[in-house]
Amino acid sequence: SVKRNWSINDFEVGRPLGKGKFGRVYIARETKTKYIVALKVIFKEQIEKYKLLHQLKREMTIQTSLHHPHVLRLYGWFHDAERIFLILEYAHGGELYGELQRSGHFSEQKAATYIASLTHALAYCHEKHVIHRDIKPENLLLDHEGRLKIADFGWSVQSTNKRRTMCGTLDYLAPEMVENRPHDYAVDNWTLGVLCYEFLYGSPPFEADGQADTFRRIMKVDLAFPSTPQVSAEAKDLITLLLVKDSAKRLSLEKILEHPWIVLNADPNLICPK
Ligand SMILES: COc1ccc(/C=N/Nc2[nH]nc(C)c2C(=O)Nc2cccc(NC(C)=O)c2)cc1
Repeated sequence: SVKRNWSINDFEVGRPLGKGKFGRVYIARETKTKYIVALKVIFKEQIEKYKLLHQLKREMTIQTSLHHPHVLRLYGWFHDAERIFLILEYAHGGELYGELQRSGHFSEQKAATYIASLTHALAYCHEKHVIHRDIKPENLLLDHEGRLKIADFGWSVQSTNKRRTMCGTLDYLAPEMVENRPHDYAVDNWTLGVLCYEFLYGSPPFEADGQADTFRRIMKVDLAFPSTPQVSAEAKDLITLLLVKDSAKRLSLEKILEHPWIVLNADPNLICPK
């Protein structure tokens, strides 16, 4: 049975996993069940200062209601005078971003497995009328089996090691988002194309020095495939079918799962061993 009134005394708090603008994430163990969780601490004064309480509540309501193997669980939350504590699923592998940085780029099998996992997770989110889960490598975690978890909670947590400035990167935003036009579910299909490109080449397709240049490249869909690393024609075909300016013409989530590149390369159990 899901307990309602948690408090800090229910947990033995361990090492910090990372820290961010709004607080830190710690590994923790629930004392009775010895269950390992990630405890995200958000300082109320930070929330008040940036007037983000409404967004935090919305994100928490959404995250609590999502139960899917590729969406990180929010088990519950509690607060004290100055902090809000989120009890989150612990993913042992940490950020996918770290793995992408270390390896440079993923194999087609690994990339296809991650894209298939994300597609299943997004199809589930869309069924629950949840869109734009702000998926970028920083918001993707891996569990102990190498299973991908969308951990975007809106509060991107900066880990201790060096990071690109995440706040403000336009790299993952669809044209309609960048132009602040009404966006629909199809923004997530665009982002899948951006991520697929980044998994295979190691950097996002519209990367540029300044935000203005990234903006221009996105609006033009200025997509080019480098000659190295070697990437299959099927992979490029899927990316091209997703990075389409007209949101109505982007490949649907169902069609992504039937695409030859996914069928040929994704692990049937959606697990990527180390
Ligand atoms: C620094 O090396 C690390 C290796 C693995 C982890 C695992 N984190 N696992 C998590 N499970 N549920 C949540 C929420 C998290 C989490 O927020 N992790 C996190 C937070 C901030 C930075 C990082 N950094 C990395 C490298 O994973 C991970 C965290 C840090």
